[in-house]
Order: sequence, then structure tokens, then C-alpha cells
Amino acid sequence: EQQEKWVPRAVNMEIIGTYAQTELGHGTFLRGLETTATYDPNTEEFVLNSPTLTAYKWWPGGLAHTANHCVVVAQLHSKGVNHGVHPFIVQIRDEDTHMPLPGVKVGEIGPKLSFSTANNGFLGFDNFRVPRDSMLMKNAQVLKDGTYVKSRLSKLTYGTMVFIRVMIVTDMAYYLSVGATIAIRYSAVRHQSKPKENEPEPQILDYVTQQHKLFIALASSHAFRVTGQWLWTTFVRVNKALTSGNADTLPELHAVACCLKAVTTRDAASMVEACRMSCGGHGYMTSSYLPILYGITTAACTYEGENTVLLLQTARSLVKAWQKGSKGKPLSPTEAYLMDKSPVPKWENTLDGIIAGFRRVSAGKVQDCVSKIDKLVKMGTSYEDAWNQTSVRLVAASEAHSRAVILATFRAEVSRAAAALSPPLARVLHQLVHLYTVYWALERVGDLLLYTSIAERDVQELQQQYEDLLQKIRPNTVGLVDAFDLRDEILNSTLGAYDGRVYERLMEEALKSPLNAEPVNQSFHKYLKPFMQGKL
Ligand SMILES: CCCCCCCCCCCCCC(=O)SCCNC(=O)CCNC(=O)[C@H](O)C(C)(C)COP(=O)(O)OP(=O)(O)OC[C@H]1O[C@@H](n2cnc3c(N)ncnc32)[C@H](O)[C@@H]1OP(=O)(O)O
Ligand SMILES: Cc1cc2nc3c(=O)[nH]c(=O)nc-3n(C[C@H](O)[C@H](O)[C@H](O)COP(=O)(O)OP(=O)(O)OC[C@H]3O[C@@H](n4cnc5c(N)ncnc54)[C@H](O)[C@@H]3O)c2cc1C
Repeated sequence: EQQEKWVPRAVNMEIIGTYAQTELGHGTFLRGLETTATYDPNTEEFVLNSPTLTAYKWWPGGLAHTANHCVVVAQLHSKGVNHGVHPFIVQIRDEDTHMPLPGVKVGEIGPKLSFSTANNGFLGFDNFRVPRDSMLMKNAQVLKDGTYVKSRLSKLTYGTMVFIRVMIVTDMAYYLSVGATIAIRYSAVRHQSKPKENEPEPQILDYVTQQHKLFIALASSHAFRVTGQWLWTTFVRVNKALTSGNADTLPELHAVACCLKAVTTRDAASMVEACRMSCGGHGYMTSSYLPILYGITTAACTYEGENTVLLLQTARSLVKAWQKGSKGKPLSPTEAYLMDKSPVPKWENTLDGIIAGFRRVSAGKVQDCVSKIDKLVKMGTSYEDAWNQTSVRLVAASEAHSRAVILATFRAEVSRAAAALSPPLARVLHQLVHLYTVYWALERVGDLLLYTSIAERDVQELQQQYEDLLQKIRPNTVGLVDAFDLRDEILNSTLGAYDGRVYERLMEEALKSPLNAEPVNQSFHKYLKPFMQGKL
């Protein structure tokens, strides 16, 4: 009945909430969170407290001035025992006056790289009492007398984070579609330089280096949208199993959500930055929206699980899978390829050949990690230290695994959908799959040379395939970004507007600057003039 109590009020916006988990002192290590929730059986209440400065919640979006409730993650104490972190729904502001309630200290954390509208806040409790039913009791419970009833699976507390990580993959597809639309439309409008003296300045979109910078962002948007849909379907299936008490598929979902969130956010941030730089000086204008878009995508590399930490979570799963598989036990579908012990096949410069190559790279890296860890442990190093000393390789193995998942999913889903598409559209989408796959083969050619039978002539041929694909995709580029159908109001960009009136829009925006309100700014009279007269 807790959902009946809280959900309708949240849906109709009586409750405006946020997720208050991260503290000044801990964001990654959840078992180290310091906020306490101590059960008082005499009053059937929890007493929330921030015992130290580092216990203050810090970062939750909307916490500073918007939220009047929040989900607080705190160490649950009852009958003198600490049962670990649990979620509590807590009202922090009066619903009429919006004043912080007594015992609640809340405020804004200050300027950030971007997300300037998110009023991320801090929150401290001074022995703040909440009723027993504030504890979200879907998984674990505390009875009236303070008896703690354990969840059947402690990690279910972490379920919110899996959900958001799943959603973030699709978010990155969207942000890349915005960045690609702005940069490609601008590149179609911008003319620059004179490679041929007797011809007009060409569109910068005709420079192959510009195509190299931008087409991968376009292709990645589709790759991440398709992968995000696959991941969501997987999430729904796992959650259905969880509701019937079967948690067998949760570890695989956690592992694949971690590495896909990490890889898609890092790619999105770096590709949006490439979109910005491909627009020259005008890409550095806030009015282009690209700097803001970079701020949004790079934040995703940190929030909802810092990328390195998440890649190491996946690596933990890959190492365990390797050890399980080596004992002949069955592996999860996404990790089953790790046990492919067949001899390394002759390299093929085909999509299937490249996907198989990435699986070989991932399996080879995982095997190398397991060998290094085993060797260190045999020499007397603790497992934890051996893990840490191998962690750079573990992250690389995780990335290779993630790339293999994306490549295979993108190819499979487009091939499946192609049958229902017009031949011209199917052809263009296949070109994007091909470009994405060959791009990453070239980006990771060192790994392929180490773990597959790819030869120098294959690499030369892949480079030529890549350059041919840039040429094939060029005529459809503007059509492909128009197909994202992003309205000008959403793009919010002087460079990406549908009508292509870039220069007029740049000047219109510039004239809105408060510094253009008067021909001589008062700073001249206050600082420059006295300085020039030697009076400062
Ligand atoms: C509407 C949608 C909107 C989309 C987004 C919009 C923008 C959003 C705007 C901004 C929003 C930003 C909002 C925010 O930023 S909210 C704050 C986000 N914060 C985090 O993500 C914290 C990250 N840290 C952790 O998750 C944990 O501390 C980790 C995992 C690192 C270690 O933790 P711990 O030390 O306790 O665990 P362990 O490593 O010993 O592993 C122990 C076992 O547990 C398993 N395990 C671990 N985790 C999970 C899991 N989750 N599901 C299932 N299983 C899990 C694990 O596989 C292992 O299994 P085994 O190997 O023992 O079998
Ligand atoms: C824009 C934004 C919005 C946010 N919104 C929210 C929100 O709404 N609610 C909320 O609760 N939180 C929110 N956060 C906080 C976010 O979840 C944390 O910042 C994130 O979990 C990382 O934790 P941290 O900041 O403590 O970094 P740390 O974990 O301290 O990371 C610092 C460095 O230490 C490394 N490191 C840490 N642990 C390990 C390890 N075990 N192995 C190897 N390296 C390690 C990391 O890789 C990283 O390089 C937000 C953050 C941002 C930037």
C-alpha cells in the first residue's frame, strides 16, 4: 500500500521528488554512506541523522529548491544492529510554504560545468523523525517492534540504478542525434577555403576529414538507439522474472547495463565534443547548443555510476564467467562466447568477421586478466591487490565486451528490420551499420592484430572500405539528420536550425547580449578610463 500512498501524489505533482543517495564523502561506495536511519520502537519512527559533514547528501538533482520530498538512502539501524543501506521516502519541505522542515538543512551546491538548470542540492538531517512507513518496504521490512525482515536479495536495493543505466543508453542515442543534426546541417551551410582556385568555396561537409568526424556520431546514434531498445527489452524480461522471485538473470542484466552505460556515455561525450570542434569558432558559441550538449553528455560519464567503476563491475562478471565456463558450467547468453575454444579462424573483412573478431579480443583480454590475477595470487599477492594491479586490463576487457555486444545487436536488429523497409532505406541503414563496424575495427586494430588473424592487407582493405563508405553516405547525410525530425525549438541551436539561416541567427542572438544594450559600457567609466588616466 506504500505505492498507493505515494505514487498518485507523485504523478499529480503534489510530491516533487529526487533521489538522495550520493553524499559529500561517498558516491560510488554505497556501503560507505554515512546518513543513518535509526528505528525507535517507542514511537514507531525512524530518526534520520547526518553525523558528519561528509554525510550530507550532495548532488541530487532538483534537491536545492524544487523537491519537497526525496528518496533518501541511509544506513538502517534497528535494535542496535546496522542492516546496511535502505531507501526511505522523506518529506523535506512544507507542502504549502515550501519551507524546509525543522531538522532539515537544504541548499544549492553551486555552479557546475553544465546542467545549470538542475539546482543540484545538499541535504543534512539533525535527528529528523519520520514515520515507520517512510522506509520503502518492497524488499526488506522493519516491523513495529523493530524486527528487521531481510530482503530475499540484498542487491534489489540497487535496482533503481539498473533502470536508469538502461535508460541512459537510449538517452545517449538522442543526444548524439542532436549533436549530429547541428553539426551536419551547419557543415552543409558553411563554405570554407579554396582547394580549387577556379571553383567556389566548397561546403565543409565535402571535406573527408569532416565526414570522418561526423558520420560516426550519426551512426552511433542509431547503434545506441537499437542497443537501448534491446537492453530495455532485456530489463523488462528480468524484472518480470524478479517479480515472480527468480533473480537468476539479474547479474547478467547488471553487468551488461554497466558496460553499455559506460561505453555509450563516453562515446557520446567524445563524439559531441568532435561535433563541437567540427564547427570551428561558431561551435564554441553557447547559442550553437553544442557546449551545453557536451556538458550534458559528459555528466553522464559520472552520474548513475562512474564509468570506470561500472566497467570494473562488468569485468567482475566476465572474470567470474570465465572461471565458471572453465569448469564446464553454462554461461549467460551475452557471455557465452567467452568459452569459444575453437582455433582462431582466418580473418574475414566482413561484418560477421569483425564482430567475431571483437569477441575474440574480449575473450582474449579476459583470459589474460584471469592469468595475471592467478599468477599474482600464486606469488602471494592478495586477490584484492591482484585485481587492482590488473584493473587497467580489466577495464579494456569490459570495453571490448561492450563493443562486441553493440556491434552484434546493431547488425542483427537492422538486418531483422530491413526486410520490412524500402530497399533504398535498408541500403542506407546497412551502410551505417557497415560504417560503425569498420570504424571500430580501425579504432581497435591493435587489439585485432593481437587476438585475431587479421593481416596488414586486411587493415589496408578496411581503411579503403571505410573511405568508400564515407563517400556513399555523403549524399544522404542531410536527409539522415532531417529524419531525426528534431524541431528547431528542441535543437535550440543557431547552427542547426532547419532553415540554415546560420549567420542571421548568430547575429540575432549576439544582439540579445546585455553587453550590447549600450554603446559604451559602464565598465569604461569605472575601470578603463581611470586606468588609462593613471588613476587606478
Ligand atoms: C526516466 C529515465 C531518465 C534517464 C536518465 C535521465 C538523466 C538522469 C540525471 C542524473 C541522474 C543521476 C542520479 C545518480 O547519479 S544516482 C546515484 C548513482 N550512484 C551509483 O550508481 C553508485 C555506484 N555504485 C554502486 O553501484 C555500488 O557501490 C558498486 C556496485 C560499485 C559496489 O557496490 P558493493 O560494494 O555493494 O558491491 P560489490 O561490487 O561488492 O558487488 C557485490 C555483488 O552485487 C552485485 N551488484 C552490484 N550492484 C548491483 C546492481 N545494481 N544490481 C544487481 N547486482 C548488483 C555485484 O555484481 C556483485 O555480485 P557478485 O559478483 O558478488 O555475485
Ligand atoms: C550532473 C550530476 C547529477 C547527479 N545527480 C545525482 C542524483 O540525482 N542523485 C544522487 O544520488 N547522485 C547524483 N550524482 C552523483 C553521482 O552519482 C556521483 O558523482 C557518482 O556516483 C560518482 O561518485 P563520486 O562523485 O563519489 O566519485 P568517486 O567514486 O569518488 O570517483 C572518483 C574517482 O575514483 C575512482 N574510483 C572510485 N571507486 C573506485 C574503484 N572501486 N575502483 C577504481 N576506481 C575507483 C573513479 O573511477 C573516479 O575516477 C550526480 C552527479 C552529477 C555529476
